[in-house]
Amino acid sequence: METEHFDLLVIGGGKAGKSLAMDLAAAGQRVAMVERGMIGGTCINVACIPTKTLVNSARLLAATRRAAEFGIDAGTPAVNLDLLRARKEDVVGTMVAGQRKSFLASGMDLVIGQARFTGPRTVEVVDDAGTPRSLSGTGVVVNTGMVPAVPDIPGLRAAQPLTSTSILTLAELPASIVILGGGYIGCEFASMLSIMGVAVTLVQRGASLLPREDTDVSAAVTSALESDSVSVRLGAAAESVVRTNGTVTVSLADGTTVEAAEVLVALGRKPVTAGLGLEAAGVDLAPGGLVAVDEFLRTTADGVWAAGDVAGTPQFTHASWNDYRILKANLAAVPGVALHSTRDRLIPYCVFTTPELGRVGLSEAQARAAGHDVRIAKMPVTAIPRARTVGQLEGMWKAVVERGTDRILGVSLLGHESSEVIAVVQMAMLGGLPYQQVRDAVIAHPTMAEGLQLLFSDAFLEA
Ligand SMILES: Cc1cc2nc3c(=O)[nH]c(=O)nc-3n(C[C@H](O)[C@H](O)[C@H](O)COP(=O)(O)OP(=O)(O)OC[C@H]3O[C@@H](n4cnc5c(N)ncnc54)[C@H](O)[C@@H]3O)c2cc1C
Ligand SMILES: NC(=O)c1ccc[n+]([C@@H]2O[C@H](COP(=O)([O-])OP(=O)(O)OC[C@H]3O[C@@H](n4cnc5c(N)ncnc54)[C@H](O)[C@@H]3O)[C@@H](O)[C@H]2O)c1
Repeated sequence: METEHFDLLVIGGGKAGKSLAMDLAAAGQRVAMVERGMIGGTCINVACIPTKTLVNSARLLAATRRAAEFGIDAGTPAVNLDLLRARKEDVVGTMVAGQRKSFLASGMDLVIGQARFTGPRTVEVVDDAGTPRSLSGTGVVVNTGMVPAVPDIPGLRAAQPLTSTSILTLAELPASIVILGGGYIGCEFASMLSIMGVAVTLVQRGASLLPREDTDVSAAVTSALESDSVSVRLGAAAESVVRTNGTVTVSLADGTTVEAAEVLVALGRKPVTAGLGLEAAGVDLAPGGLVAVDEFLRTTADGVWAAGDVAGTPQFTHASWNDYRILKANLAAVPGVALHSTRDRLIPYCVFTTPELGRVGLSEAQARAAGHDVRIAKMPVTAIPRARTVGQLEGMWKAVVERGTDRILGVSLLGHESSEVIAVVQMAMLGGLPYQQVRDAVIAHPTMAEGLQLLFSDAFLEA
């Protein structure tokens, strides 16, 4: 079989890889992208887009339940799972179709199949027409992502747990579910399923949900979930799982058990590197099966780069997209010009529970651990006029300011529309604005962002 050579060969069409492939192909380079089936990658098919579409429906349901409170007679709302799934599939399907069109319009060679390295910068793939192909690239980018991990907890695999992927195609909502893992996926599914009427038990090994957050922020997330009837079990590692006669029983480290109709495993994700033949390409792995990269996204093999989840980039679509920008600059770099680095990126994130958590920068614990002298601002969402008009009073906002420089080091916003407001703070941080400039800016009333003036005021910022 003759090897076809390309300027750029992308393995896995994730956020970084597909963006780079489209750009360089449209610019006239010879580009091939091998994707094993999910046109558009994880985010569009089985992650951010379908889950946030479902979160939106859950919120609509919650709002409709409260309609009378807002002077609206809306009857008795209920979930219609067929319509819910159809809408989600329509949103996903439209985006996938748009992506396929853009891929082809860019002029790239889109190869549908599973790639495996056979040598330096060379892969083999059997495409969807059954034709074996050998492809090589002057530059190669590995962007194969991650898939749900199902750890070796006794009985877990045999109990056929749902994952964040398989739960998206359920034929009916279970009456009850136990969710293993109180991270992003666990909290988001607990929130939306509980609102949809499923009895949810959320089991978390550590002492708090979302363990990267400050304990007061995690506690506020916990109480928001509990107010939506989620039973939160903290300090309760799942030790074994048994499914009998339609009931799943999970035994916890504290000696208790939880029973439910289904179990969802949300215990992290594992990189897609096994079976990729990386050893044949001279690409070393890092701990946990990630592709080892330096700050410029170079792997250990000359001309081979990696990006996104599989390269250990924080697991967010926007972080992978930033990898694409770095790769684009670095692939075009000429000798003597500094490469773009992943160091010191300010990567915000949002957890789409209801209410949602918007996060940027350092938490209080991270700031103190890094040796910053800090002032803390904390405020209940009830202080914000907009929260009153929309009747969304749950949550709290917290900011970390550096004493002396007045720099905003980080913000955690739990509350209505926090995923939007967080970008406002991010811009202030990127612009190096001291907190007083945010406090004293004229911000439109009544908006949630206006709450920033209050948060940074003497009423809420400690002296
Ligand atoms: C349930 C869930 C919800 C999430 N919600 C959010 C959110 O709201 N916001 C957010 O920012 N992030 C969210 N994330 C994280 C986000 O989805 C990921 O960080 C992001 O999709 C990673 O993109 P990537 O570029 O690493 O590659 P991916 O998009 O994972 O793409 C990798 C691609 O490689 C392909 N592939 C793998 N192996 C091969 C091979 N051998 N040959 C060919 N192709 C191959 C795969 O089919 C896949 O399409 C969520 C994740 C999950 C699971
Ligand atoms: N909104 C978003 O941006 C979003 C949404 C979903 C997922 N994601 C990405 O997906 C990644 C994976 O999410 P995830 O929630 O699967 O993983 P995670 O690592 O965030 O959470 C897993 C949790 O499971 C707990 N755990 C581990 N073993 C346990 C056991 N035996 N019993 C009980 N609890 C146990 C851990 O303490 C941890 O808190 C995240 O890192 C995130 O970056 C992002």
